[in-house]
Amino acid sequence: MDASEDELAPEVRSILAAARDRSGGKSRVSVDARSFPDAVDAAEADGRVPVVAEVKPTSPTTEGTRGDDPVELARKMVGGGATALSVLTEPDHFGGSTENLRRVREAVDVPVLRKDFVVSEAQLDAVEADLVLLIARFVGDDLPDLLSAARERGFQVLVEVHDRAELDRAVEAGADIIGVNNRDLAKLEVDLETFERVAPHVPDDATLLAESGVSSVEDARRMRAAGADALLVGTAIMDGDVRANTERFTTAETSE
Ligand SMILES: O=C(O)c1ccccc1NCC(=O)[C@H](O)[C@H](O)COP(=O)(O)O
Repeated sequence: MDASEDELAPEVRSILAAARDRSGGKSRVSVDARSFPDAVDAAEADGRVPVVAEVKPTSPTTEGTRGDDPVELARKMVGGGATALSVLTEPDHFGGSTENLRRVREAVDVPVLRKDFVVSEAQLDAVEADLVLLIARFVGDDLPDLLSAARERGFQVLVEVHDRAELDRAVEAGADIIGVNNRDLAKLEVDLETFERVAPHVPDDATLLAESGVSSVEDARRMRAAGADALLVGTAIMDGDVRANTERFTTAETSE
């Protein structure tokens, strides 16, 4: 572990250690991806707030596990107007699986993000998805190579950052779909000001997501006012009536 990893919350160090131990896929995948930027544009044209709704059975900051069939949850999210879905595939801390993602992607026609902590090229081959996540802090100097390796397989890549320095690395590596995560990796606290600080520096032609901590219609409007093209929402959608919760966010700019 390098010195900067000492600053990570114990849960995050545990996630990272498990990620480094995880094997990859057996053979190289080749994906025919559904376009995420096109889906965002279509939602905007339709008057919906573009929302990436997350199938998130549990997490280090959530109590208990939601054991519903992920395909049922996914259908409810799409029914509520979700532009895309995010499916956790991390098994040890988030209750996810590659099988959940495979089944969800087969059942819906919106783009599906693989939400995991990929740290090696072989791990890209674990399952097909329309987008994969690369977390700038976790992949470090490997970001340009992993970005290329993912694109060679047909994936679109969401590069996640937490601050300006990580954003600069993402842009330099050629990222065109960028997420600013409001949850800091040291204390796991969420602060929507994180997005507000970083968003003005994101190039205009990138598709920009606000991730984590969007828990109300007011939060959604705030992130959109700060420049978010799309919102990634997990906990606030998973907690209760999934379809109604999704609809609350997708209609955030047209409801009272
Ligand atoms: O969600 C967690 O508890 C968590 C803890 C440690 C590292 C990452 C974590 N979450 C990953 C995510 O990015 C979120 O699942 C996603 O942005 C949705 O966040 P939210 O809407 O706040 O559930």
